[in-house]
Amino acid sequence: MSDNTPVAAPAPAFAGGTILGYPRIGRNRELKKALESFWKGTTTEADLEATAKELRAFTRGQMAGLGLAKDDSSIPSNFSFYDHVLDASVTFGAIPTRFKGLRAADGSVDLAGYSTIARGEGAHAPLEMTKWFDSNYHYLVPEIGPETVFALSSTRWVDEFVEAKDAGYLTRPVITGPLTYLHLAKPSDDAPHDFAPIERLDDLVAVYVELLGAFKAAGAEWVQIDEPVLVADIDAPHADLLSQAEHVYAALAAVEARPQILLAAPMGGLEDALPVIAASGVEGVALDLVRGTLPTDVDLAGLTVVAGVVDGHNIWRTDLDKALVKARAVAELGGAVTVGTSTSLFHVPHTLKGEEHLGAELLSWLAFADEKVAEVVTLATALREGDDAVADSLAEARAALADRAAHPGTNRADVRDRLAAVTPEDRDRTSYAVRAAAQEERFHLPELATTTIGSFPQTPEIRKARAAWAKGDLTDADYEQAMKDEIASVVELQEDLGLDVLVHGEAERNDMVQYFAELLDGFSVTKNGWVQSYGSRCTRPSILWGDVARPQPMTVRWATYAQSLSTKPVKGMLTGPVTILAWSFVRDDQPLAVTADQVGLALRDEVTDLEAAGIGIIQVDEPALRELLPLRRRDQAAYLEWSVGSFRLSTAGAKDDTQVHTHLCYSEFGEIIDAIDGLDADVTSIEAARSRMEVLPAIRSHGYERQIGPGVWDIHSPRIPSTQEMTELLTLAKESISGRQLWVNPDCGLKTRGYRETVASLENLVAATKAVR
Ligand SMILES: Nc1nc2c(c(=O)[nH]1)N[C@@H](CNc1ccc(C(=O)N[C@@H](CCC(=O)N[C@@H](CCC(=O)N[C@@H](CCC(=O)O)C(=O)O)C(=O)O)C(=O)O)cc1)CN2
Ligand code: MET
Ligand SMILES: [Zn+2]
Repeated sequence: MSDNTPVAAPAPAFAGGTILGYPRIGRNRELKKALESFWKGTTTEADLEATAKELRAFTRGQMAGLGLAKDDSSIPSNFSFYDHVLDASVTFGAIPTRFKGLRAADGSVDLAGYSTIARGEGAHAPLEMTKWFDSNYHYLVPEIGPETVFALSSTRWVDEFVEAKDAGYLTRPVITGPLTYLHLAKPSDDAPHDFAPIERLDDLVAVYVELLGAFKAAGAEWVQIDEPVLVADIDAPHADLLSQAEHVYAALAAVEARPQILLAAPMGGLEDALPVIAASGVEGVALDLVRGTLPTDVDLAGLTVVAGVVDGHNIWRTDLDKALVKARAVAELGGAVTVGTSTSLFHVPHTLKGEEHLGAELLSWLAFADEKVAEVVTLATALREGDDAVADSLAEARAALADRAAHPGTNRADVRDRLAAVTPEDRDRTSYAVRAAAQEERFHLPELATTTIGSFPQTPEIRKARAAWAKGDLTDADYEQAMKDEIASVVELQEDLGLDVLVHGEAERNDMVQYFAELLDGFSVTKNGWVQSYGSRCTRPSILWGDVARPQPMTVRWATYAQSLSTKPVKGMLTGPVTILAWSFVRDDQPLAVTADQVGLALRDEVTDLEAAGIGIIQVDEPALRELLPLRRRDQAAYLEWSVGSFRLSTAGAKDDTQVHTHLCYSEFGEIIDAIDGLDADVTSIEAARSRMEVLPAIRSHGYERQIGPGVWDIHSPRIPSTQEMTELLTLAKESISGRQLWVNPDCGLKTRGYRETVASLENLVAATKAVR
């Protein structure tokens, strides 16, 4: 039987299997804690370095312990203190001129300077932060102009390789590729308006050439260059991207003294870029065969091909049989095939160990990073030695998959029947003009109404109380009281500040998705399943494994308590269906559209209950609407159709005089402006401060008629924006949007901020509003 016999091709590199990257934050969030104490000043730079070093040592030991080979470059070396794209900027010396003072004579920056570039401080506005492709990870956007001087400016990547080598591990350094780096960059402030960062490709490639030489000199045999941009349709013409790829990889392949190159293309299929890469002279290619379809009609002879059949971006146990079929099909294309993950594993938590509370059944359906490494090793063994060599593992995986498919919670008649009865009218409200009049009559809000996005600071006291409650050290009643006290103080603060529309502050929410997941049927949550979202900030994505239903109201008692304390309107606060999906690990056994509508119906009931309890303004956050936009243009229309539809299903039950708000973070929504329009929310708040309102002219030219609140305070930075700064932003906003349509608010919720910055910044925000009114 040909499909059960070992592949008789030349042996691939990483024959025992490999992964494209491992989580960086630490099993117990060691890196998060070390960074935050360094920023607070309670530990030193040396302490931070020492923790990072220990973490790297533990990580490579862990990967070897799980079966990856120590001596053949199978173990990736992919540590980062904050973000891998920032690391590339720092390594290439591509630091905007405003940070010049932070650099030493040799161009390097220390960890304090690195942190300032990432987070901002004083007069230094940080780099902009945005989503890494369609994931909940954020990278720091490089700012590149004609003036950027590319020069190898950090030895960290090489030093980390040497550190591992000295410890007995021949690792494979992982770096972001030049195409991805430049296409993700934005033009610097100093650049002429028609400049595009990709124009600097040859200058940047010169530094990659030098870097390859440095890796070679240090003894590296392989380096992994990540080019996810090759699986996405980007603004630049596709033909240009292909010719850039051809050009760059020919240039890198031509370098004489260099490690072998594994070009990795996570997050989707390479499609017509694959022949270009295959012919470029690189030695290896890593394919995402979870998202991407199997390539055909391409000659991969002479290449090591890492068949990415273990999903690096989701947590379901791999269907090993299907994975082997895919890997063997790729082998037909002539390359030397080994097995890997589809993406880096930094999208998933470290380990299922410690998650026994999930129950043996659910646990048996799952694989986190460590379990995925083991799956990769099993699959690679099957490829080398035949299926019999891993028969037990294959049988175990089959049994778990069958159990999952048969579980009653994945197919509930009540949920399915209700969804089947949904009609198109269930997704429609009356016209905006009618609603706007009813709402004006009800609320009489001033022009440039001020509000916040929902959360107030999650203080250590709040988190301690919740941790104590979870442990059983605080009773339900005491916890309830502690949260009510917090809500009362947040309401009072907003009254004092003079804000027009108040919020309850979300103190009771550990996270805006996890909170709902804990209250809805069909979800489970982890105790320690942390995943890095940006820098030191982590989330525990919930596991959406079954059909979704709402056993009881989720937010009503907190919202009505807050409303009872003020005569001003208090916004009810919900998280929308798309965002609940995007920030959870979602079942992969039915279309996302179906799952989204199930969540939409649960939220629709919550909206009805909030209204009945007297809440007149309800915000349904959809910050992840842009995030899930498919990377290939051909898939985008269908996505926007179902995502917008599920939001409308959740909100369209609202009465005319109920004001529906939504909130979206991140600024590149020029491209989804039709969808934002389609949400049909009465008021939409968006992130706009870091990008200085750059999205507003597009909104204006679109003829957007509803109300909009472009953020005037970048809450991702600890900086306090001045009244003058916010006045300028508001004045800029008024050039595009009429005062009647304009709201004043921060970019996003305040949960990551402290009270000192919050109070000072909101005072300035109110002062700026008065100045502009
Ligand atoms: N899921 C999600 N994705 C998102 C966002 C978001 O809000 N949620 N916002 C955007 C930006 N990303 C963000 C991601 C995380 C955080 C964030 O604040 N994370 C917190 C954790 C939030 C949380 O889960 N808190 C829990 C647990 C907190 C905790 O660490 N507790 C201690 C114990 C408490 C103590 O004694 O201090 C522990 O477990 O060790 C709670 O409050 O209950 C952090 O990293 O610090 C913010 C923004 C985009 N993506
Ligand atoms: C990431 S969007 C956050 C919205 C949420 N209502 C908050 O204020 O935190
Ligand atoms: Zn937000």
